[in-house]
Amino acid sequence: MTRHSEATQQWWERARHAIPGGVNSPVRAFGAVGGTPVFIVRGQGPYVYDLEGRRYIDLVQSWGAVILGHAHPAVTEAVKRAAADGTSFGMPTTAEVELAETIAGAIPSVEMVRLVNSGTEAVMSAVRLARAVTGRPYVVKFEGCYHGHSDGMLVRAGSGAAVYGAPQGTSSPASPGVSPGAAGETLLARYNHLSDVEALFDRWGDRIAAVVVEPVAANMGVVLPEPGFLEGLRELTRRHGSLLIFDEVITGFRVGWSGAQGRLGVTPDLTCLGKVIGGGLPVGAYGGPRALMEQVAPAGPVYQAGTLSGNPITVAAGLAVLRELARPGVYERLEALGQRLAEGLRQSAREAGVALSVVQMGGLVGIAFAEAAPTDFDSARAADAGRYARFFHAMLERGVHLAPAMLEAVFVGLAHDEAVVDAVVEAAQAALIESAR
Ligand SMILES: Cc1ncc(COP(=O)(O)O)c(C=O)c1O
Ligand SMILES: NCC(=O)CCC(=O)O
Repeated sequence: MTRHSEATQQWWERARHAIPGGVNSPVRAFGAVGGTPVFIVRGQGPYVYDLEGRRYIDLVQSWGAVILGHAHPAVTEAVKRAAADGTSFGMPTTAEVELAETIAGAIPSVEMVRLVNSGTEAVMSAVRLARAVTGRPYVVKFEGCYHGHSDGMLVRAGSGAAVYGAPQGTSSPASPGVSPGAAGETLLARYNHLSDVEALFDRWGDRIAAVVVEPVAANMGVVLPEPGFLEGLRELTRRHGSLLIFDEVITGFRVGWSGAQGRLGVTPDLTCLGKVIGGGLPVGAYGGPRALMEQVAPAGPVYQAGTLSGNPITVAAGLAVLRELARPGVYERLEALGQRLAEGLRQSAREAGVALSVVQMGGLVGIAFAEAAPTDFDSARAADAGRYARFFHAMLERGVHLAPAMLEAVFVGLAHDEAVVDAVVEAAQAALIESAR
């Protein structure tokens, strides 16, 4: 395990004294892999640098938020300019309109967009809208999907909730403090098991407001939707008068310019976004057809608000990112880099004689120490967590920073050029052999 300097140890002690668990989001702790996190002082392109001057190739990318890499000049410039003109007004700005128009132009199912401050808010608000327009209470959610930490979504949730949350029974929430009422209105199904959803609709069809799903699941490692799964959800929701909500907080502008929905050809009613569209500043968004979105206040009665929503610095950064992503060939390049990493990791695992499943879509890569690619939460959790922990540390020692838990995605971005991807693969060759011991 990486040994830290005195300075890092001291900061970690101070962190744990001042902040619960030392971190401002549980996934940053090393609880699942052991050891203590490094403190980051700066990032540049594909790299982050820690307090001790060590450089790491960053495959966390602020959990998928910084697709252009760190401190991209276009983003830095946009942020500086915006900040110089004032940090927040609580009054309309033209840039907000441009960002909304850009998002609507990219994602065909989205005609109108409301900006919020996090993915959590985006999903929470979309669910409220779905309940409002259908007049129904229940929401179907999939085990192992993570949709932020709003009460109703913290049931059988993936990501950090699966590591640091309370043990989650069939419908018991991932956290004390979630009201039984909120948890009880969330109906659970297994990812890729359409028959679970059919059974829920058979029983509760006229009470289900919405089905919310990550169209490519990326909070239980990465689990691809099997052919027919998303199409089946579309058909069932339509038949029963429920809304289909795609949570594209991770996949949006990452697996393609039109998100997973554009790439996979399934059109939801509402779409949630976050991460990439804020360029690394706090952001979320939800959008859909005009008829639905005009139910949101002040156009309609469904209340949702935010002091800092559409923040000018966030919006400037988001626009700068989307301008870069709109350039011709960008997603082809991201796909090629993702494929190069995935293929390199597969090859390294074969050579090391290690059972490693690797899946990839655009700049989203998933690894699991398992014979076959996981298809749902149970198979994702059955992967070898001990081996992941050893691999994680072996990679960290070689200067590659993965997410400190196996139920997370590997993020590759446009700053990870061929040489950087090859350096990751080279580190993995040695780390896979070492972690197999
Ligand atoms: C798919 C998905 N939805 C929602 C969220 C919540 O977003 P945020 O952390 O910005 O609240 C996340 C990640 O955190 C996510 O991965
Ligand atoms: N895949 C997990 C996340 O994106 C969550 C990040 C966080 O909660 O800090």
